[in-house]
Amino acid sequence: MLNEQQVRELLGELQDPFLHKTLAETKGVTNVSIKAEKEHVSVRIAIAKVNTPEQMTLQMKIVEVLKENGAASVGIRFEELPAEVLQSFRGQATESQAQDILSPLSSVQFISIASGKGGVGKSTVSVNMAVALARLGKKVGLIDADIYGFSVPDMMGVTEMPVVKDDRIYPVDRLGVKVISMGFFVENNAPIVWRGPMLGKVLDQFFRDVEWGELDYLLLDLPPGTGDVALDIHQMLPASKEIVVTTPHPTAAFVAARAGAMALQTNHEILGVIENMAWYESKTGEKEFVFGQGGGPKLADELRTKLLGQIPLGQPDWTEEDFAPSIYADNHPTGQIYLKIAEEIISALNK
Ligand SMILES: Nc1ncnc2c1ncn2[C@@H]1O[C@H](COP(=O)(O)OP(=O)(O)OP(=O)(O)O)[C@@H](O)[C@H]1O
Repeated sequence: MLNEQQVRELLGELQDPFLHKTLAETKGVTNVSIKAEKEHVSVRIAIAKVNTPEQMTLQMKIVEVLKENGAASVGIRFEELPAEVLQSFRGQATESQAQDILSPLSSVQFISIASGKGGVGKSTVSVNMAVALARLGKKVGLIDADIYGFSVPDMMGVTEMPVVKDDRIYPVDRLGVKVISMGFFVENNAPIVWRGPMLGKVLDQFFRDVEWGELDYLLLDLPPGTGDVALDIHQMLPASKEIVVTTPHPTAAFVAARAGAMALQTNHEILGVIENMAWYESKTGEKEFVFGQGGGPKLADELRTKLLGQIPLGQPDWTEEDFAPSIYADNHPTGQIYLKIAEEIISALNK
């Protein structure tokens, strides 16, 4: 019967399917236990990405190798390699691995923006956050996945369409942000009855077929709500950090808490809460709390996260030459709030 050393040597020669390094090199065989009397070997294996077809293939190989060498039965548990180990392999990634945003070797950070219900300003926050991160020198992409209203192109004043060439989609560059919207691919703003799996497929295509180039952050403006579509999307998204947007009314925050709970259930870490439409500032500088007060801090508390910022009611000033109806200039007080939030995000994510 095999002993632990032999099991480690045999499995050490197999490759991590994503890193293309042997499990010996990645220290991916994290545990071996043997029940000699039953000729049973159980192993714990750490790889770059779990629950994938590649994991299934590796699983079959492990069983085959161990059975060929005398095990009667094999038990396998997979886990993800620790983030710092993955990080250490990132520097050795080939260009194509680094540019494949779904590869565990990609250093793109996904940030999804969610809300409990529609109309709270999730898209407005998404476009301004994307522009603020770009203003701070980051390479930013934005996917408008809000199927109930593809508002991102209009909000940013996008007038071009993405170019499709040789089956690759080239996103539109606007205010330093690479933008892709479902709206680009829908004729005449026609309403579509989207279902989660179908939307999932389109999103997957955006991840794989769009030439994003080098990115630091990819922001996703998610569909609002906590229904089936939102759940499906959460399940198919790569691990992301999530920002939950709410209005200040405590009832709105209660609904938004459900969106936060959904993020956590589907393994997306919550980065923080943004309270939008927090107050109206009169000409004399007085704040009127038109939509109530306290929702943002309450929600942050409930989700055990931070209140990243509060955005007042208002409209950006835009000119005909640079028409981006929902984007605040960087020297506008609200533009400054977005820059502060962006700085906080950069320091929280350490990149
Ligand atoms: N701070 C604000 N002050 C004034 N108007 C705002 C503010 N934030 C958003 N709005 C306006 O509220 C409306 C809804 O905003 P937005 O489309 O961003 O919400 P949403 O949550 O993305 O909605 P949905 O998901 O239903 O598309 C828009 O007309 C937008 O211009």
